Amino acid sequence: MEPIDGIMIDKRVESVFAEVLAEFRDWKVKYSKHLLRPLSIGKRVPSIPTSSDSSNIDGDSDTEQRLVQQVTVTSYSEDGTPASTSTISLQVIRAEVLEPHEPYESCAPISRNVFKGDDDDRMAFIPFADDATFDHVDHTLCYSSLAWQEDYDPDLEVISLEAAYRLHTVHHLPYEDIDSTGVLPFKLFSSPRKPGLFTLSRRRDLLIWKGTTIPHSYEFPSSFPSPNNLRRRLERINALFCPSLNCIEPLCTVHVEFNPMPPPRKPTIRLSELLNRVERPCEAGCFLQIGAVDLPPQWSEDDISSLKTILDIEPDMVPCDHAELCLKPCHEVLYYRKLLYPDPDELQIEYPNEEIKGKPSSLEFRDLETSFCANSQIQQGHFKELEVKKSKWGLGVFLLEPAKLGDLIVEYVGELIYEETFDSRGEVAGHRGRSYVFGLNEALSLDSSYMGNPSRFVDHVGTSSASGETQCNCRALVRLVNGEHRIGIFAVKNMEAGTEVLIDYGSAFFTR
Ligand SMILES: C[S@@+](CC[C@H](N)C(=O)[O-])C[C@H]1O[C@@H](n2cnc3c(N)ncnc32)[C@H](O)[C@@H]1O
Repeated sequence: MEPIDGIMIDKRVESVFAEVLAEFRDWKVKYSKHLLRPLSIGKRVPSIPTSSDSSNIDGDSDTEQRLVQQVTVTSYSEDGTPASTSTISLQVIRAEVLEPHEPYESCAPISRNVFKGDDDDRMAFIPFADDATFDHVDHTLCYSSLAWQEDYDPDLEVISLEAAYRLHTVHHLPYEDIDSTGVLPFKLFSSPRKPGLFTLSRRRDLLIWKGTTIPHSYEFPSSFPSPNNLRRRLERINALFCPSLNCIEPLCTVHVEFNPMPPPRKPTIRLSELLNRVERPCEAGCFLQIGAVDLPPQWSEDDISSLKTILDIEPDMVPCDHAELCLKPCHEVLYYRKLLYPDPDELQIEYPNEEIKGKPSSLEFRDLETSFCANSQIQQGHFKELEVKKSKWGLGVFLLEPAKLGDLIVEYVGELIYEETFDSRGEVAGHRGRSYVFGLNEALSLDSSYMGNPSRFVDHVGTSSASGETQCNCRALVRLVNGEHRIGIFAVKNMEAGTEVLIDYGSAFFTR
């Protein structure tokens, strides 16, 4: 690290951070006192009289009697003392007594399963906090800590930003150098998996405090990599795509593994052989015409790094093609290619095709479990028109169009969770009396408590005690779709529009 004014960069970052921290704390104490003072003197809210204070019945219509109440409004001055008082008339409307809605759980709407794995190990809040019949202690044991007792202090975000700004504008330190000291409590620049403070500051409003010197219109540098840095740009774009070969969705919610850059490939064709493949010059000044150059062409570090990135991805291209990607003459590309692979004909060349000799040339896919038709119905998302409305058991799902035996009614979507989270959420679901979890496979369950579609309201019907036959008109079936387990709710009989969709939850559901 380069010394600046005799002080190492990290010492400078530490001292500016400490300076801003002290200023912020000083401001916060005064600001908090300023806010609290009026509260300790008097209430700021208008005083609303009770109905017994009603002063006037206005209007003489038989059908509509309007109750008018006089309300006293007090205004307070900055120091909290009453400044003025006035009286206004408010009309009181007597609302009809409303029927309470059936208890139900709301959720975020999703059209595809979302991988959750496990809930945060920190308990975010105490469910049923005022309900003595819920076993809070037992539920708390599902977590390792309590979120509200952790040290995270959002004030440190504005303090870090201010310190970074001062270090950059007053002390002339590049933001990259400030970030690499690791002294500030937050990273300024984003990494592929975690947004940095600069990005966060653009996404939401941070606290405005008196000591800030950051102009309102100031923009911190973007976390987007420089257009000259090909590798970082590719890494960023690559991370958007799902690593599952069956999945074509960018920003896929199901396969949340990070998509790393492919490992660098080694050349499989000798350079002399590659050069022999070029039959005619690609342009005036092609290496075929002017031969090898001895003096290094004037390339920046970014130019060389871009060629290295391209060679890592596709080393078996002729220099004329690489030249098009690098926007450089091919004889210059050839110079740096030789520099990057010093003795190309002596390289230990890998021949991947020989390595897999004896293995089958293509993978064989066999879906032993399911019919093509059922899977493709889920894949194509052809669902029935549905309506969620009051049913015998809270809310239920009703068909708005007829359905035939075998039709896919809807896909059951939700969060994909592991067993531990199934248990902790199960306690809450059991207590509220509404559960939305389906077992999907040995590892995962599908919970639509917090995210789902109308399928989460499908109710249960068991077997008739008279006939011993199931009364359900649909079945929930796990299907393997493109290597992924998904749940479809399928009709097991023909149904008219208006029919409630009913499945059999299974004998274990109501005994859990
Ligand atoms: C997947 S939710 C179905 C939607 C639910 N009716 C609602 O209003 O949210 C499952 C919950 O519905 C209720 N439920 C569904 N069918 C039922 C039945 N046949 N008997 C009793 N409760 C039922 C239970 O509370 C169950 O935990």
